[in-house]
Amino acid sequence: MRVQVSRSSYLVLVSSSAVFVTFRILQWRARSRARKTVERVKEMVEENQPLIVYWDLSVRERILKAAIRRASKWMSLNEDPKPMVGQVGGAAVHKRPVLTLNPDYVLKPLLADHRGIREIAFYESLKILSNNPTNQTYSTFLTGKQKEKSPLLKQAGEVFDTLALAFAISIQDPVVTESEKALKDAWKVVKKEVEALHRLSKFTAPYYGVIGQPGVSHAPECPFGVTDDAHLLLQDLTSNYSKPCVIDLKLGTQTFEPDAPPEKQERELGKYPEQAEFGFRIVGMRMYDPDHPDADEKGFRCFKKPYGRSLKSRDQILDALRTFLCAGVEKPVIASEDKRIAEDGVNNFLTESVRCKTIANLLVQLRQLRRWFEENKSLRFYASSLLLVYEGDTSKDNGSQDAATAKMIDFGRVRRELGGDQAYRVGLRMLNSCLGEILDQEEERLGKHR
Ligand SMILES: Nc1ncnc2c1ncn2[C@@H]1O[C@H](COP(=O)(O)OP(=O)(O)OP(=O)(O)O)[C@@H](O)[C@H]1O
Ligand SMILES: O=P(O)(O)O[C@@H]1[C@H](O)[C@H](O)[C@@H](OP(=O)(O)O)[C@H](OP(=O)(O)O)[C@H]1O
Repeated sequence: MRVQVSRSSYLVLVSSSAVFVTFRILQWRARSRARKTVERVKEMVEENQPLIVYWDLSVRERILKAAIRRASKWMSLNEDPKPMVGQVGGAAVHKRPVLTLNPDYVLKPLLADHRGIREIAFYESLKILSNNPTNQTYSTFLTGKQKEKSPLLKQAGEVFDTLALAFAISIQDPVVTESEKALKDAWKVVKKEVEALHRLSKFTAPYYGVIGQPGVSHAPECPFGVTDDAHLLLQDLTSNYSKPCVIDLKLGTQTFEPDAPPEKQERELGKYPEQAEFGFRIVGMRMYDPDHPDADEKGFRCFKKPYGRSLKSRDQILDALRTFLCAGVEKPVIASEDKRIAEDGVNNFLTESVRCKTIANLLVQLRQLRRWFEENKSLRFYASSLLLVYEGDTSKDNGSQDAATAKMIDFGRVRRELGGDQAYRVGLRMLNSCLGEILDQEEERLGKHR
């Protein structure tokens, strides 16, 4: 009898120990799985990091291959691209110019360093999300993994982990419950970025992939797989214009990344210290002004980098923008076959009214871009440019003479920063106030003509 009791208590002891140990194992497994999952999602959109982990070979190869495939699907270089005639900014115009290709493409030379692969990744992310703006698409883009990634349970592919998590959730294990909540929050951050990138396409040039290099390079001089022959294939933002007037503005109060080496920081700060106050600098501009003594044989005036860096006050910037818009310039009325123009100075009147609409058009687009930047809470654009284009040919009378475009270009240094890009916003505000002021002055002058 005594033996029987002790055997049954022994059995009870053993089975309860087994239950306890199983419970502990399941709990441990569920907790560690839950924590890892949260970490993985958070890592995908980690602050103070570039958009992709380009130092991961598999990530950059996947993205570069996708970009090459994208361009090669429908484009082969049957004709020779030509150096762009109206390029206003860019690293080394004389060495590696931006090229153009019929009917309306530009080929932007990519850098073989991290900036090349980062710019490709940026455009790829916009493209991929423009078709399918979901967390799943973005997560596959960033990590290469295809699994469904929503609640914890769905993420646990293996039977044991699923069991462990189901068990932990059913007993409301505090650590797993907390992780479940953290995971939801992490996915919300991803969702915000997805939405921001999705909406940003509207403010960038259409992108068609990478052209010029047949595949990923493994040569030592191409540490990120991108060669010197690689070019981004983009839509030429000037192609719809008969006399495109273009200004390249480098936006933001700082043009180097926080982890830039001290020499780079010094070089950038020295280029244009006023950038910190104004939030942009004029990199270059080119406008159609055929009557001007400095106009080239095509009727354009061009201003290069030193000009932008010489502008030390708001008034000087205002003047530069006026010059760009050929605004506020009292031109002599040139005798013309057109009586309307020759007799009473209506030529000026026409030009000014056209410019007012152009400026108003630009202001509308800038307002939309400003709204995007107000909502953006995670992306920062170092050393990126805003390209403004308007029609310099005022002879047309079909509305196209008022056309204007404002698009962002140059994305080799996009990264995540908490709070978004306040520095870009400083530049947009300044630009907005300058253009607003020029418009007011022009309208006032126009009123006097009436
Ligand atoms: N999509 C486009 N459509 C028309 N022109 C473009 C386009 N992209 C670039 N350009 C022209 O090329 C110039 C240089 O472009 P971008 O700023 O991208 O080059 P970059 O070499 O990366 O410049 P940075 O030296 O500032 O890094 C612009 O100022 C503009 O004149
Ligand atoms: O914008 P990023 O990505 O920093 O790249 C820089 C950009 O191409 C600048 O146009 C160029 O300076 P300049 O226009 O003054 O020639 C600079 O050269 P630098 O770093 O050697 O000054 C580049 O590194």
